[in-house]
Amino acid sequence: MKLKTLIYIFTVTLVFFFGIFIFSSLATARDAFSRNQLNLQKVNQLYELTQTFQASLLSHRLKKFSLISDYITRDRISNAEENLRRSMQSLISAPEEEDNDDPMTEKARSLFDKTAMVVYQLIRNDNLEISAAGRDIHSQLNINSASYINELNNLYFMYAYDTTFSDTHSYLFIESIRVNNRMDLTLTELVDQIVDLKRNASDRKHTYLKAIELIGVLDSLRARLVFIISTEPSYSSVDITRVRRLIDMLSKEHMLKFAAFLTDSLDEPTESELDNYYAYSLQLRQLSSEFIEDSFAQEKQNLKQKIYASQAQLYGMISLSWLLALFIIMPVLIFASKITAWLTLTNKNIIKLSRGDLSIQPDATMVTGELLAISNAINQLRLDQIEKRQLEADKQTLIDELLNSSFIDPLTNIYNRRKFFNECSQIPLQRYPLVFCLIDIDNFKQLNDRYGHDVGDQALIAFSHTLTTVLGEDAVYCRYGGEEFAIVAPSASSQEALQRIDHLRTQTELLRIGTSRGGEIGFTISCGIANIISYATINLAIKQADEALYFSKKSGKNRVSFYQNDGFVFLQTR
Ligand SMILES: Nc1nc2c(ncn2[C@@H]2O[C@H](COP(=O)(O)OP(=O)(O)OP(=O)(O)O)[C@@H](O)[C@H]2O)c(=O)[nH]1
Repeated sequence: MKLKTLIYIFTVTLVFFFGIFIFSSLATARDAFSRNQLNLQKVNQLYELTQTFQASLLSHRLKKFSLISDYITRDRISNAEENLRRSMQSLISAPEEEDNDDPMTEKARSLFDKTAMVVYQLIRNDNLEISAAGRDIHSQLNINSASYINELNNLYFMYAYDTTFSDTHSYLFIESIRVNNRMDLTLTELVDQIVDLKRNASDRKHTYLKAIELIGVLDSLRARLVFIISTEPSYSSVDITRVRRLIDMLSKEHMLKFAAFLTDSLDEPTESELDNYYAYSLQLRQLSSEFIEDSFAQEKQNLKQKIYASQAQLYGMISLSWLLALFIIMPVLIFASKITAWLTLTNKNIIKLSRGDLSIQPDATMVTGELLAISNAINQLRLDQIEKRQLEADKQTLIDELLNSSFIDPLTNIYNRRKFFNECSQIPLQRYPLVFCLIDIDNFKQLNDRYGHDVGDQALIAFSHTLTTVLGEDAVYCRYGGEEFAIVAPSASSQEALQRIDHLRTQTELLRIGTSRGGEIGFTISCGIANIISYATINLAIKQADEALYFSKKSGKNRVSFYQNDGFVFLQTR
């Protein structure tokens, strides 16, 4: 197995397990987050219920105590009742904001509704008792109030002690609730007993003993508070000062003073003694409430910290999920963009190749073997096309060379006879009449024999060069065969034609050819000219020019003759 494959397998496995880790951590963080939020909601609800419970008993105590003391004014009762209604209102409306399908919320709602109903009944009963009409049936009402308080306590107890509601609360918070619950109930009962002591002279001893028992309950609460603060290290020093004050208020001295007050109450206690007692009970209740406030604040803070922590973990895991997703998606995107770039480039290259444009860009982006093979095949096609073009160019050059050699005389490099006739046939009729001239080098066999064929060849080359130099663009000429040459050229008159060709003859006379022996030789030419009126009559012109040439040879060579119907013409100057 290749190293690359092993790295791929390792990376995919790593990403897979990392994904599982993130997924499970995300689920845990989400659970912790929602659980802590639910806990905060439960704590808030329990706090609301506690407020209602406290406010109900306070209102009851005030009304009850107002029966024996003027210390409790009508305004204080109204304020307490108003406070109770407010806390009850928030208690009833609180669960409505939550999800109705939650069974816990449903249970809490029904419990809160029942609590509200009992509280309303208690208020009504207490109000009747303090009214003028109620005083006549106070004993019966008293029983009803006690039963409502009992029911209210049961409901509160159910909520505070039911694990569905309270298992998430911290030890400190739930204990503060329980101590406060005990404290409120005991103080309420004590108020009831004191009022009874004052108002029901027939059963005072029995009432007194009940009250003494209740003082014992207060004494046990002190021991309980001492235990709570000594076993709860998270309780801050500021809070401890407040709890210590509560513990002081529940000290043995206070309890003894309280017991002495009750003994005094057997013999008609004074109004101020009653008021002192009531002020003491209010102080106890105030400190107990503060204890709850502190533990509630601490509980809330702890839960909020937990919510922040789980939220941070949740966001952290979400960020990691995004990172993982990017880690997976990015290579796919890069690969896809490479494929797109490859497809675009390949498409362009194929279109270019199909149009015969070989300037295609070689592809350097490819990543997979299959696509690389396609790129290579396209590149090979390009190379084949380049080679094919080169071969075609070579072939054309060869054709051109062959074509050239078919109408150029290889020795003298001027037109051959075939090309000469071909060119003549292209001359337009309006350029006629022209002259046709045949030239033959004199004694050429002798020159060959004496100096060799090479020298003869040099003579032919030199003469061809002179032909090209002397004749203008308007003349067509060629090597007619062997040592013979032919010219077709314009001429105003036979005289002018004679002069022009004679000039060629004189220039030839001046030519010098080097021999193998080290010397130089010259040679001459004989020429015959005839008129030509059109290409159709060229054979006649050839025949007549040949006759004129023959005449020149016969007349002594190195001369120019013009064919005339009435005889051959020589150059006048000669
Ligand atoms: N060196 C060389 N000689 C050639 C070539 N073509 C023809 N000849 C020679 O040219 C000579 C022509 O000789 P003749 O036709 O007898 O005429 P002449 O010797 O020129 O005599 P006159 O025409 O009467 O002046 C022959 O000996 C040919 O071999 C060639 O390409 N090179």
